[in-house]
Amino acid sequence: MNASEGDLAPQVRSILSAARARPGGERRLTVDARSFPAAVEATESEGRVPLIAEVKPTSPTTDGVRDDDPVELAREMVAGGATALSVLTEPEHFGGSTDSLERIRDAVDVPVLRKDFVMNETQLDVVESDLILLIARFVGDDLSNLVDAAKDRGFQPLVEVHTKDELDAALATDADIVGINNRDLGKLEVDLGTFEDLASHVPDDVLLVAESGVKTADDVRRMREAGADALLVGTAIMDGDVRENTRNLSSL
Ligand SMILES: O=P(O)(O)OC[C@@H](O)[C@@H](O)c1c[nH]c2ccccc12
Repeated sequence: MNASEGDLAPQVRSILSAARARPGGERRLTVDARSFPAAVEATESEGRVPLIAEVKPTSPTTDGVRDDDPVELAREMVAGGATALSVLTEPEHFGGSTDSLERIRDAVDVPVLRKDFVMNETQLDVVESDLILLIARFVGDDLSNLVDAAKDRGFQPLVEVHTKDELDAALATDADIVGINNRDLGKLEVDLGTFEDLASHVPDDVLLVAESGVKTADDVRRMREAGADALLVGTAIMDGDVRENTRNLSSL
């Protein structure tokens, strides 16, 4: 454990130690990515809200497990108007798998984000995806190198931040897409004010994603007013009819 990990919730510490132990890929991947900025623009031009809908079978902050076929859930999200999909590949705490991601990416034509706790360069080479999450807090000093390594392979890195310092670190890299996570990964608490506080520091040429805690149409409006180009929504879509939920949150 490094010094800052003492502030993390026990579940998150367990996620990180599992992530560090997970092997990387055996050969360097090259990805022909579906453009996320183009997909966002297309949704905007239809007058809808760009949503990244998350296939999240379970999580440390969710009750129960959703064991429907992930490919079916993904298809329903796209039918409901999702601009992109986020697929958890973390196996031990989120019920995800790289196999689900591959099957989902084959089944849909929207960009797919690989949601995992990538800690080093070879872990980029585990499975192809269009976008890949890099969490500033966990990657630390390697952030800029990992952003470059991801872009060199053809991925579109989405750098996730939660504080002003992390945002500054993200903006100092070549990342074009930044996500502000409303959930504090230390305490696992959600506050939509996080996005509102940080969004104004993000230059216009960066594509800005509001992540976590968005449940209602009002929450969507709040994040859009604060400057969100797109929203990443998991729980509120996974809870109930995913097509209906995606449609409701994206058609404001
Ligand atoms: O279920 P929510 O509150 O809509 O959140 C989705 C997504 O933002 C959340 O799953 C998430 C954001 N960053 C993460 C990092 C790892 C795992 C999960 C996440």
